Amino acid sequence: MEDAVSDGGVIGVDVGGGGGKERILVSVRLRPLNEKEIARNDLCDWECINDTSIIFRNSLRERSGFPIAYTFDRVFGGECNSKQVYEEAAREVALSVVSGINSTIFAYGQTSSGKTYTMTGITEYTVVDIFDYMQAHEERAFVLKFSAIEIYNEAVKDLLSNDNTPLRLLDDPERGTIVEKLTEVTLRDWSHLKELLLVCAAQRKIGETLLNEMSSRSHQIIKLTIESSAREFLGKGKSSSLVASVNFVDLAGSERASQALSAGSRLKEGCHINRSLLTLGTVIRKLSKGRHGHVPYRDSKLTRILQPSLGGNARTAIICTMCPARSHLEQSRNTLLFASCAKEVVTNARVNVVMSDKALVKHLQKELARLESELGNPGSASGTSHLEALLRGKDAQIKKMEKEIKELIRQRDLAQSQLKNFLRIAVDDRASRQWDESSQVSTSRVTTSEYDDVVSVSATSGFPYRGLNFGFTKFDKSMGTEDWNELHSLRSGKLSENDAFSPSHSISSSNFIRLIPRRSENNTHEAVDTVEDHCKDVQCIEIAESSTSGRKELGISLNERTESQLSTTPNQEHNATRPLSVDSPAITLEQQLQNVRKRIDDLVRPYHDEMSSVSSTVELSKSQSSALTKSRSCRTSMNSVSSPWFQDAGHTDNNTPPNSFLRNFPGRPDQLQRRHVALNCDIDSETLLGLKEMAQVQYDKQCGNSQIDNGDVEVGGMRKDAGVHPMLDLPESSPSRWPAEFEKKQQEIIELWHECNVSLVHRACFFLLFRGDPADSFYMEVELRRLSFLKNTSQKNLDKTPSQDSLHISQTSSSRKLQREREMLCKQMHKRLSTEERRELYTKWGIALDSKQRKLQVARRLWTETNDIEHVRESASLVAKLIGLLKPEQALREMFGLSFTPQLTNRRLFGWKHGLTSLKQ
Ligand SMILES: Nc1ncnc2c1ncn2[C@@H]1O[C@H](COP(=O)(O)OP(=O)(O)OP(=O)(O)O)[C@@H](O)[C@H]1O
Repeated sequence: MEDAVSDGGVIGVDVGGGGGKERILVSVRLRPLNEKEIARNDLCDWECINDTSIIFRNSLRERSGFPIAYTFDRVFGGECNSKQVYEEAAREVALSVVSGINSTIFAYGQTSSGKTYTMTGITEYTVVDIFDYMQAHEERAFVLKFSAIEIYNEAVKDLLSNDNTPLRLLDDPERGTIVEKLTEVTLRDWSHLKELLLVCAAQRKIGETLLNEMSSRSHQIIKLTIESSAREFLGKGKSSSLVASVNFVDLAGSERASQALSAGSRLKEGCHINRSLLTLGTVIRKLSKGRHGHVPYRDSKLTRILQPSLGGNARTAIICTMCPARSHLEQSRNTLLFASCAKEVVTNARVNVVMSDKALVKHLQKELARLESELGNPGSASGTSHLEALLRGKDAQIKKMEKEIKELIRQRDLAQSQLKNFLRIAVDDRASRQWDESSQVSTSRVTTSEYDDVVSVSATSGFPYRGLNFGFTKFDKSMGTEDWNELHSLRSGKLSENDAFSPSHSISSSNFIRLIPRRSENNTHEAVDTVEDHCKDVQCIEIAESSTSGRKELGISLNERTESQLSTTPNQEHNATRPLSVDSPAITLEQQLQNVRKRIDDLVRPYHDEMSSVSSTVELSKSQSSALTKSRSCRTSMNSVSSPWFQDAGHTDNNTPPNSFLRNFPGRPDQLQRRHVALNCDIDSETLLGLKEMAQVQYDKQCGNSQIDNGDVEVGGMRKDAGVHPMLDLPESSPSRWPAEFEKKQQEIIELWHECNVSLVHRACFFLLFRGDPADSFYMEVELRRLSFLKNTSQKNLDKTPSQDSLHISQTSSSRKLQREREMLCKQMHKRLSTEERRELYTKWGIALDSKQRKLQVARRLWTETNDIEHVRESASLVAKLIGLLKPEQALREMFGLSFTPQLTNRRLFGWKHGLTSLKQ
């Protein structure tokens, strides 16, 4: 039956009795091993056992936790050619277009799995069939139009135009998302098509990666639109025609930066590719669950353009391409996971009929009459009563929501008034102290007239802090008009040119900025205020007197929790910005940390004993350490590539894990703190920024808002490499999926350890401690993110200029450290293993008993085969034995985690808005 009129002159007509609802046709194509894979003896892990099933054949399968067999509409082994794939997996869907039904054929899969190879064949075979159909139906007149776009780094480009300007997407209320100013060419014949395909291939962004010499770096969508109408009615004003499009989508391949060894622009492309595929995965996953809630089509250009093909008015076939090699196991599983979800997605294709105005009017009149009769006839008014019930339900819902809104408003007002009262009390109290202290300073200033005025301001934002005006009123008494004007300009963030501003914007902690105006000698007053009267992120403004310059600084703490700590300390050192939150909950927290550290000390002491010789050369004195805590150079050094803390224990450089992890890390041994100056430093701005970005990404994801600003390319793009796969959305993981997730995460962590040159001792402790208990998920996630962050930071640093690079720890230095650790473990073998045990070890590890440096050979092999879980397990046990960690389960889990106790203080101090909260979840 005909459906409602949708597009002005175009109406959608339901296909058959089933209303055109059908599942996406999903097939899998396994390509043969390529030459490179054969050369490195890569094994083929997958086999198509019949036309619809593919199985995973591997000795590890019992432990994998993943399904072994997968079933799809069709599976194709390496021996199948593209023609066969076209005929069985795409033909029927693609040719719907000649009957007025939109269709889309996708190729999805990891890089180098054969998407372009497959789609090239399918596009050509489809067009051949379309031409055949046109020839066989001479009674109809056909118009065939061709257009092609690529989506490269989230910009849409016309592949038939030399103009590189990105095309805009427009939201047409009738036609949906359309690409503005897209070239559309009317196809003449087969050779014309070949010509156009060549133009597209030449224009498309291709780049070389380790996995594919001709890797497509963009998503390509070729669109053929076919309009047909009966010749006999042509020009008679009453014809109706069919119009539909078929899209051939060759997606860029998902890739792991580590596997594709991409860097620079390749890496940036990879990030964009992964990001849009992530959105595609999310859309498919949500649709597979039955269209509940928000489907984030608009989060990427790809999904926006393809919205009709993803659960809309189109028939869709997806061909998932796979590399059979063991080295691509992870990616292949992800592809199969995507394919499994896609199987569940239902589309609703309709025949698109374009009607002449006359026919359209007739159709509408008919439809109107039908509706009127339905409304007017009580007998057939089942629909009406249904509508009434629906209306009643909605009314009740509205009333309920109104009530809820009222209650929420009441609660908000109450909270606001409580906050106001609290602030007023705090400000009154503080202001009176400030007045006392400031008066003293002011008096001394007036009498001596030898100090420059110094004003400390915080350039952060927050809520208005009315109480500060109180302080001003006091100062007013001794201020002249000029002073007042100057103060006023300070308050509004403007500073007059006459203010010889010292360029020393000292940046302390995260957001604190102190601006120091030097005023003329004859000025006898002080002006103190904060810019914009904001207090949320203001941490401390101190009163200090520099012994060298004879300058006195005056400041006010606006931290509402810390007013009791306010004091005038005229002799305080100029640089020593003094955090005032001494009585914060951090004290009790610190005590808890001490206890935990003690336990960890006991556990790692044997290791420290061994390592002390290595590390003694680098031990820093406490004074150095504390000086660096405040110095800018220290903070700069903290921008260095991070390495895990256990590795830090034995090494010299200022390698620093993401600092917030360490700052919050409750179980860090004292020795480690002392040895590693960076651990004591305040969080550096770059790391903070990175963490904020990570937290923001996570927060956005949890809010269902995965739209990421283009500026966040690396972070957003790196999410995939940070272990969050499109199809594995962490917050939704269920206990039943945990074993599989655990294995996956464990494998990712093992790989990242390897890539980041993480300490073997750290790896061993972690591996032996977290063995798949559901409670481990938190630690696994933290470790995964931390490592991904390290890796990304290290990658970012590689892209930097040499001068910047010198501030960071190079890959070489971290691998040198690892080398030293191996040497240390080698020495331990002599002490900890008997001759017999050593002999057994050599035999087990395939080391000839008469070869030289056997112990070193073993040490060098430890943790090298990241894909072999047995090897990993043996490495972990051996390392644990060598460092005397006989009962790893006694190690504290907290050693590897974050302290996520809600800490309002932290949020305020570092200006985190909601990121931290989201990370806690
Ligand atoms: N089924 C197959 N049989 C033989 N060779 C194949 C097959 N599939 C792919 N290949 C070859 O593998 C290589 C990579 O294929 P292709 O470029 O199509 O991969 P891709 O998935 O499009 O990669 P990317 O995402 O990086 O663009 C090509 O040289 C191609 O000829």
